[in-house]
Amino acid sequence: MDEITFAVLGTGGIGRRALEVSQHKDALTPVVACDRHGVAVDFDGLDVDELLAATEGNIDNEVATDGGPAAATAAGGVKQHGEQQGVVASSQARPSEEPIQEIIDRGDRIDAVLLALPNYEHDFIPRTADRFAEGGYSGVMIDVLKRSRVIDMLDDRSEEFEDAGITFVCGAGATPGLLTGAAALAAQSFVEVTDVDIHWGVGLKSGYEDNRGTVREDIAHLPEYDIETARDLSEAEIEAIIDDHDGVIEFEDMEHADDVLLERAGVCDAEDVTVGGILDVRNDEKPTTTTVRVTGRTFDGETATNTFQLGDETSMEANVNGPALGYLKTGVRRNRAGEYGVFGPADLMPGF
Ligand SMILES: NC(=O)c1ccc[n+]([C@@H]2O[C@H](COP(=O)([O-])OP(=O)(O)OC[C@H]3O[C@@H](n4cnc5c(N)ncnc54)[C@H](O)[C@@H]3O)[C@@H](O)[C@H]2O)c1
Repeated sequence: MDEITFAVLGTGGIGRRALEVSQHKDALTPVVACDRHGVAVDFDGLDVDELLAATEGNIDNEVATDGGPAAATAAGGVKQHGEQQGVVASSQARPSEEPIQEIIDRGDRIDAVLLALPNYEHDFIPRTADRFAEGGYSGVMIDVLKRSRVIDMLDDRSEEFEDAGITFVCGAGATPGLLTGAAALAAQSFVEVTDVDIHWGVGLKSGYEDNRGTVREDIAHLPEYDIETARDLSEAEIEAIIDDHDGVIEFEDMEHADDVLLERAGVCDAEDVTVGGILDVRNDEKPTTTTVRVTGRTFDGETATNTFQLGDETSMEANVNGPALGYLKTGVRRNRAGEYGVFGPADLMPGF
């Protein structure tokens, strides 16, 4: 495959690791990376080692996103361990008032854009995609968002993306993402899928500092919170919630886009998909093995459950970023073949 230049929007817990994992994939050259405060650009390829070293322990996980009407100003923010904040700590980066616009302006030299942005406003990623389309971008865009309702917002933009020549791959992290794809593959044994059960386990002790953004978004899935109330929590309040749960938070019946992504790929009805999980922020060992169970009926009348499990040693970062970059490459193949519009991880697997 020809070389692929790509940009990372958001050098937080996920975006930094995406840059790192990209070093282990063929034909991927990161050329731009930004956070809310700055941008690093080098079309010969960013020096990822330098950028990671400079931003170590120095991630911007500020709650606000683009300062739009719904942006919050709750406590949180850049963990500043050095003289500079976030990505501008790297010698390759400089401060910017409009980091995303700077990337849009260079879009003709970027094959793919990975959106590792927060989801505190459900329309933030769709609005960012609009800006790329309006700015004349015509490559691949890929996100790792979790919420089901955002997929509809992206689907509403299908025509806009097709006209622009954008191939948008949505929900392509771990779950949704890797596990959605696994469910679509496991479903191929069946002529009717009755039930998909996704149950994840994440142990995040050593990754906790870097993944506060994800933990905050996960808390929004607890029954007593939503995205607005979770957004307004101070760091101290988040610590108190974690203490209340002795570091282990269990989630049931989450609004995870695996459901709509499997339905739109024709695998099963969204209501037949259940997602839950256990997050342990005080141990690296997974509290439970991440498992996907797909139950269905075969053409010759048997009922069975196909099961897919992740190795307990695989970290959340490995399971989000490996698949995200894999789907990014698949998206580029589609884009170069002239296929535009919105694709989910299950659409890029064997179909029905
Ligand atoms: N699908 C999955 O399996 C999965 C797993 C984990 C995380 N996620 C998702 O990944 C996303 C990123 O999580 P994270 O832990 O890296 O968050 P984070 O808070 O650590 O990082 C977010 C980054 O986005 C940047 N950002 C915010 N607003 C911006 C703007 N207007 N312009 C430019 N940059 C901006 C921040 O500066 C920061 O660098 C979240 O939405 C999370 O839900 C998905």
